[in-house]
Amino acid sequence: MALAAARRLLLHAGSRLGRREAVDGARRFANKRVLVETEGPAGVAVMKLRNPPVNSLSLECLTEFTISLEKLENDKSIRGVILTSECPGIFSAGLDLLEMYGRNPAHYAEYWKNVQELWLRLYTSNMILVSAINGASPAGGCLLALCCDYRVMADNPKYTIGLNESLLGIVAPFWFKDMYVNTIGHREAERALQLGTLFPPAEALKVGVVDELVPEDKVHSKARSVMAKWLAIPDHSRQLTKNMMRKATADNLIKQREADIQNFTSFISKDSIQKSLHMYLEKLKQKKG
Ligand SMILES: CC/C=C\C=C\CC(=O)SCCNC(=O)CCNC(=O)[C@H](O)C(C)(C)COP(=O)(O)OP(=O)(O)OC[C@H]1O[C@@H](n2cnc3c(N)ncnc32)[C@H](O)[C@@H]1OP(=O)(O)O
Repeated sequence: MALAAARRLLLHAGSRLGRREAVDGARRFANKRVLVETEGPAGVAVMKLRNPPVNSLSLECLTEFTISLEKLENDKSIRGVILTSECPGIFSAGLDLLEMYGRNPAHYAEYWKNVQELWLRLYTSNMILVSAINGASPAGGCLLALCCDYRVMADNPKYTIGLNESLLGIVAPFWFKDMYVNTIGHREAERALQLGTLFPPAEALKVGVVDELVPEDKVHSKARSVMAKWLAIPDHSRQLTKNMMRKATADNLIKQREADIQNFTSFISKDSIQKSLHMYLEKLKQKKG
């Protein structure tokens, strides 16, 4: 409840709580974890995640992300968004494990509602979304990219992308799975989901998780040129086509949002699942030492 009120406040107060500048026709607004830069004439915004160290999607980050998207949707001069990261070498580490570990059921429910909200907004956006994947993109990071209409990835074998939930001992929800199937087909999705495959760029391209690979320093320029191509299509026909392709998948979640929240909450609260997450977090720590 408190979060919803804060969200309304942020959305409407905009320039009071966020920062807004106008320089040479370029505008920007920034929350703490999401920076949005727009270039007036082109109608394109660049949205940069900046939640160091790994752009994990904490509740605050999800909320700011959703608000920023909502603002852009409401700005009729914006037709396309390039989604990228300001954290070196990381696109997004996905959902924040600390939001799903050691908390109470009310927190899990609130968190999941916000994950759903962001996904629905991104997946059903009328804007053209292009992701410039400039780093690692596991699980929820891959989810963000999959919501986009086109994915450009840096051709750096250190970066991997995929829905790796099963490696954490958790199960990707049906709507993650649906979007994966829509993108790479049933057989590839079935295998990749069970194995929790994190694809290096060349393999990601081969199975269709991403659309194009470019040298790391070309990711942004390529995303811009892809965007220019998509902008040449009339909005109304492109939007209706996108809606036709995605509506059934989005509706599948919309009609069972509450049940999905309850499923998530009871699943993630299980001792065995909390134990798996604990072990995974420990493994991440040990990797350092
Ligand atoms: C019922 C089903 C529901 C859930 C669905 C969930 C979908 C998800 O998105 S779950 C999250 C899955 N994400 C991952 O598996 C990624 C885990 N992270 C990594 O693999 C790596 O951190 C990396 C992204 C490849 C980056 O590696 P590196 O640059 O070497 O950084 P690290 O030293 O590993 O990490 C720095 C710091 O961040 C913490 N961290 C990493 N990922 C997350 C995360 N997703 N959530 C929260 N925190 C994360 C990591 O533990 C480190 O913390 P320290 O305190 O500094 O040790």
